[in-house]
Amino acid sequence: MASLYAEISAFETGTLKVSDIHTLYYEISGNENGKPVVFLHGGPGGGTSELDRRYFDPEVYKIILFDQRGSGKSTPSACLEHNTTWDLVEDVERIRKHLGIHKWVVFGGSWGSTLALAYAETYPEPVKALVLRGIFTLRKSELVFFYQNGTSHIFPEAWDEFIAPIPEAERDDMMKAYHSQLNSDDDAIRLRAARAWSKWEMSTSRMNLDLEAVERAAQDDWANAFARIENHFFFNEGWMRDGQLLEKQAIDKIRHIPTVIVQGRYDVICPATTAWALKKAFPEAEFHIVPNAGHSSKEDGIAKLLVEATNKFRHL
Ligand SMILES: CNCC(=O)c1nnc(C(C)(C)C)o1
Repeated sequence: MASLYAEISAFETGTLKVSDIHTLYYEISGNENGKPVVFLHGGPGGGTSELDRRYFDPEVYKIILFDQRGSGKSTPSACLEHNTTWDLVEDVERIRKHLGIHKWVVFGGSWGSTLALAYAETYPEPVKALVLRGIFTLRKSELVFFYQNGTSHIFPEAWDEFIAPIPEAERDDMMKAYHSQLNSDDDAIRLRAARAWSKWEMSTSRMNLDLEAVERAAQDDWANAFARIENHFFFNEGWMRDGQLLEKQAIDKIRHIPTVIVQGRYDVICPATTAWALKKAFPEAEFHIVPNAGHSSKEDGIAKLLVEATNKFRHL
């Protein structure tokens, strides 16, 4: 990832209580008086990392990262109550207002692109630009491809590990079967399912296996939050109509916003079909398919185009 900016530390961290249950962790790095940008992490449930600061020129941008409900350092960890797409959309606005930001660039990949679209379509006014990677809109077809019959044909050996915790009689509905185990009162059942769910995604996120990501999937606390929150959102279909984020009435609210879409050709978690559907609905958006990349923002070709996109918007 030669394209990324150097490692930097946050100059401010804080917490924001957003409901009776949830308190969010946030951090700010880069230029204190710079152009605000908010980073929306994936999963949902994935949380942020120090690497996420490095897609932005720290001389130019005031870089805001926050961990969404139940994710990362936000508390309570892995909590599913009051945790929906629309709660998170409101949280993005809560963070913006709490930090006294008028307008900002919004950057999100995978689930982060889902949340970025839902946020911008709900609150277009504060959004100066959108940088979207590995487009995911939580349509049924997208979930079936990754969790039932699609990626399984490309990564058959990892798929066998993914289905291993699920009794054969329940494998015709993997989302439902995992929902049962990820909400089990039996810690052993829940954590085995969380590790298997997380390893499935981390084993398929790059063209070449990302061993760091796979090891992360084995960390119980991270895997528990990532798996439980992802499955919770997907089992409930994001509390959206199928295809809602791509509807004309929704896209028309954001077509004036400068937008860059970056998509890996061989992304098997969020296949290019959704990025292409977004481009066809939103022709003004700049659109890049990276020929030798999968899903991860860490893929060289994807990281390079993401940094070019944030530099493109540095003058806004
Ligand atoms: C649809 N879920 C994929 C997603 O949002 C995602 N993929 N990788 C991540 C992390 C980098 C946060 C682990 O999130």
